[in-house]
Parts: sequence; structure tokens; C-alpha cells
Amino acid sequence: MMDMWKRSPSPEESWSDAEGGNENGEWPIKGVVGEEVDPDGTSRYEVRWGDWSRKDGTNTTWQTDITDRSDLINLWKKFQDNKRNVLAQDGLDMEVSWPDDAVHKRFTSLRAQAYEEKKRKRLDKPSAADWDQEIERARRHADEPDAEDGNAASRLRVRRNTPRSTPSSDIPRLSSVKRIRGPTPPNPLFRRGASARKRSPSIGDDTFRSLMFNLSTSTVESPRAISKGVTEKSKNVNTNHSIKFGQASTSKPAPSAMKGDVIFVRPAKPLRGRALLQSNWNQAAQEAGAADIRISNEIVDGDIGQHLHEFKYMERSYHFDNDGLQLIFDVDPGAFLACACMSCQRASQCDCQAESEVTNERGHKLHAYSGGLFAFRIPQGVEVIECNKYCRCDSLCGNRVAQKPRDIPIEIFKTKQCGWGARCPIALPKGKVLGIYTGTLIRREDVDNLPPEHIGYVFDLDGTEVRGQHNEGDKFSVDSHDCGNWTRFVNHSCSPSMKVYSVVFDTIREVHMPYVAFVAARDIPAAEELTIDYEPSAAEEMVEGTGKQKRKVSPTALLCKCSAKRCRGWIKQ
Ligand SMILES: C[S@@+](CC[C@H](N)C(=O)[O-])C[C@H]1O[C@@H](n2cnc3c(N)ncnc32)[C@H](O)[C@@H]1O
Repeated sequence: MMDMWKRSPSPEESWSDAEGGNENGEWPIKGVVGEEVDPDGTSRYEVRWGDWSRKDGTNTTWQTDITDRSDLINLWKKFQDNKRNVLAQDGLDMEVSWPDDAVHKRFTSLRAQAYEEKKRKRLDKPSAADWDQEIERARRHADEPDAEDGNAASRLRVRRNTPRSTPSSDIPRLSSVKRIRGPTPPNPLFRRGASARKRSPSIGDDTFRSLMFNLSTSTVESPRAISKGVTEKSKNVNTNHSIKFGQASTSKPAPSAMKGDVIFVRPAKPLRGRALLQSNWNQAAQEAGAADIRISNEIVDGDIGQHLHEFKYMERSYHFDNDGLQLIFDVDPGAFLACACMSCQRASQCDCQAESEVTNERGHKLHAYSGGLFAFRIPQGVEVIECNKYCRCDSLCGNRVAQKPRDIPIEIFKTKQCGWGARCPIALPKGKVLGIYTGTLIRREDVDNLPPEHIGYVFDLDGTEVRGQHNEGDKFSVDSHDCGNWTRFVNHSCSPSMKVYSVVFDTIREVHMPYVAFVAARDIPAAEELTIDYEPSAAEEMVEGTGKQKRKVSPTALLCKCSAKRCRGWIKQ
């Protein structure tokens, strides 16, 4: 099936020709498709349109290459449609011939794969159901007699942010509230449905119902009030609103809270500790359009140092202490290269890619992404240039990925050995871009003046960690000790689950202030810790056999506790 191509399309034989036919409105009579697999495993599809039959009697042959599988499928469809059109219009004896059956089979399997991918992407989206699964696991954990996690109920409190869809689904919660009256109320909120009623025989269903009817719709009950058999009006809440457990009392009404619903509300208490931190961070994440950020309840209030209470969560941008740097970052609009294409399917035709060094081995420009995922086509250190605010394309453009708000939930949790870490409660596919490193942007020379506790949170932006590469001009770093996002909790592993790459979209390459994007280096199972290699060049040296023994370990290096099989033993500080 493999058919190698001798030449690339000439400018007049571009992709747009393929979409519109040739200048006479004709279509090629033959199409041949082949697949090349790059050394990194990326597939590249090429379509050769052969033997154009022009009305003037001349023939020509040209090829085009496609790196996106869905484009290939669209092209295939278009090709067939157009063939039909041309046949119908011109009555020409045209045919599309594919080299052999294997190609047809390949298309069938590509379509199936594309469909599977689409399905998987839908499933990967953070959804209430995902959190529900997590909560269910927590519930089972809490029901274990020797469960360590005495706080599991508070997970449910967090979950209460998501409104119940039907009033009937609230009923078990009522019965669960009764469980508080029992002698041992370990996790009353987890007792649900029939099993909950079985465990609290002292109040039967009838009592439960009469209790319901005793409550006027304008009365909001606290579980404690119910457990005492007392109906008390809550003074400090708006009775039309359901109050989310563990959340401030200003929350919006739950859509399911209809007239006649009985809503149980904790007396509004000011948030403290972990709950307050989580609420603040979540608010900042939401304002940036990002998915939930959550602090695991393994982390107790006492674990949270004062500096984190003062930490400013910033999902998507750099902070500038120094106006001068902000001015450098905010370059004049005229300095941006912007493209005029609509869907930016071909990097070679995207004007904003003029300076991009992302190319294939034949020097053809490529986008760094394929189907919304990072395609690992570029060596570490090469910057990805995404479409920018002056480009004509919209947010659906396939070359806008790292700039999109984070769409996967993140949990900050306590690791066994390395302090706090980050993980995602849902499985992630290889190439998924998870976020960008944010914090205060500073000049490299100012890093030495930072307090020592900041050093572990400083990320250099110039790619000097890539051997043999030194950027000209200014160098900058990002310090996320005082402000930043979840990526500042990412620990080091000598066998990491993520990689980083530099990406530019808010400014231009020349100012050397790219963002650092974190991307899944392989399929990552749900809840596995997200890690990066703090010094990838050291890993390269290990591969070449010049690792642990020969490399000079810096006196400030830390003992590595990543417990990877091929741990280098230390981490750069
Ligand atoms: C960017 S922070 C990561 C978040 C940090 N664990 C926390 O609790 O804030 C980097 C610091 O985490 C610790 N760390 C990260 N990875 C480690 C590892 N593999 N072994 C030992 N300590 C690690 C080190 O103290 C390092 O300076």
C-alpha cells in the first residue's frame, strides 16, 4: 500500500485547489493514498492526485500531504463526492482508483479509530459523573470499618456543589440525615437509600414523610435540627437558596430546588483552612474558564502553611511585579504575525507560522498538534507558535490548544514522600495539554536574589536545560512561590508522566517570554500523580550512559524520592 512521493505540491497545486478543483472546475481522475510513519510513531498521510485531465487536454500530477487523520477522511469523502459531481456534470469517464484493497480497509479502520477517539474525548471531559465516581469510591472507603480517612464525609460536601437532578434523588439524603440520631454516626451523609433506612429503624418512613410535610417550603432545616426532632427556621440564609455544603452561603439556587423541595442546609459558617483555600482557588480557576481545582481532604488545615493562605491562584497568565517586563511582554500589535486562514489546516499556509521551526524532515512546516493533542513532532527546546489574538481564525482552530482554558479537573493531594503533588481524577490520553506554568515573571539575574524557599518553584524560560542550546538576548524565569496555579505543585520524577514544551501566543517569540505547557507524555490513568522531569538533559545523559556516575551533582541538589526504577538519585534545585 505504501507509495512514496517524489515531490511536494507546487504553490499552484495547493490544498485549496483540492478543495475547489482546478481552474476549469475539474477533478483528478486518480487518487492514491499512502501512509508514512515517522520515527516517533506519528502517522503522516499523503494523497497523490494523479493524471488530472484538463479540458485543454493536458494532464498533470500532483500530491499533497496531510498530517491530520480527520482531514484525510474528509478529503476522501470530498474526493468521492466530487467524482460523482464531475461525472454527473461532464459525463467524463473518470474513476478514482486506489492502489489496492488495503487502502480501503485502512480508511474503514481510520474512520473507526476517529470515531473511537471522538468518543474518548467526550468521555475525557470532566463531568459531574467523574466526580461522582470518585465520591462513590470515597464512600466505600469511609464505610470500611478500619478506614483511615475520618473526613470522607467532607468529600460529599464538596460534591454537593452539583445539583441533584430530581427531587426524588434528594430523598435518601433525608433518610441519611436521620442517621445522625444513631449511636455511631461516622459518615451520615454517605448513608443512602434503603440501606440507610435499614440502619436507622428508630425513625420509619412514615415519620420521615410527616417530617417532610411538617416543613414548610420556606423553612430550611439543618441536619442537627432534624436529628433533634425540632423544626427551626434558619435565620441567616435566604430560604429560596440551597446552600452548598462546605461553601459560602452566597451560592446560587440549585436548579433542582423547586417549590415543595425540602432543602437541608448547614448553618452558614465562614469557610476556614482547606475549604477556604479551595473555594478561593476554584473561584480564580472558574473566572479563567478552567475546570475545578480541588484540594484533597487528606490535607488537613494544619498542613496548610500561612504562605499558602497568602498564595494567589492564577490559572492562566503571568504576574509582573515590574512594569518594565510587562511592557516587554505586551508587544505592539503590529509586531505579531497573524494568519488570515479560517481553519488553519496547513501550517505552511498559516502566516503566523512564518517563524515556526516545527517542520517535518523535508522542511515542510507542521502544526505541533494533531486532533487537539500535542503530536510530539518537535525536539525539546523548539517553541510552538500558536495562532494569536490577531489571527483571523476562531477558538475552534486546531492551532489553539495550550491557550485554551484547562478542561480537566485537578486535585492537589499529599504525596507519600514529596510534599504536595497534583493528579487528575480522570484518565488522560497521550498528548493532552494540561496547563501552563504561571507565576511572577522575573529576569534571570534576579533569581539569585530570591529568598531560598522560592528556588524550588522557579522555572527557567529560555530552554537552557536543553543541551547545546542557548538563547540570545534576555533570559527570564517564572517564580510560582507566591502566585501561580496547580502546576507549581508538580513534583519531579525520573520517569515522568508529563513533558513540557514552550509555547507562544500572547506575545512574540523574540521577547523570550513563552509559556511552558505541560502535556501528557503517555496515556495517564486516572488519579496517577502528574510529574515532570526537572532536568530532562540529565535523563538524556543517562540514556547515553553518562548519567549518575559521571555527572557532577550540584551542591544544592536534593535527594530524589521519586522511586522510579531508573531514578537518578538527585534533583536539580
Ligand atoms: C515545584 S515544588 C513541587 C511541590 C511541592 N511538593 C510542594 O509541596 O509544594 C518542588 C519541590 O518539591 C519537592 N520535590 C519535588 N519532587 C521531588 C522528588 N522527586 N524528590 C524529593 N523532593 C521533591 C522539592 O522540595 C522541590 O523543591
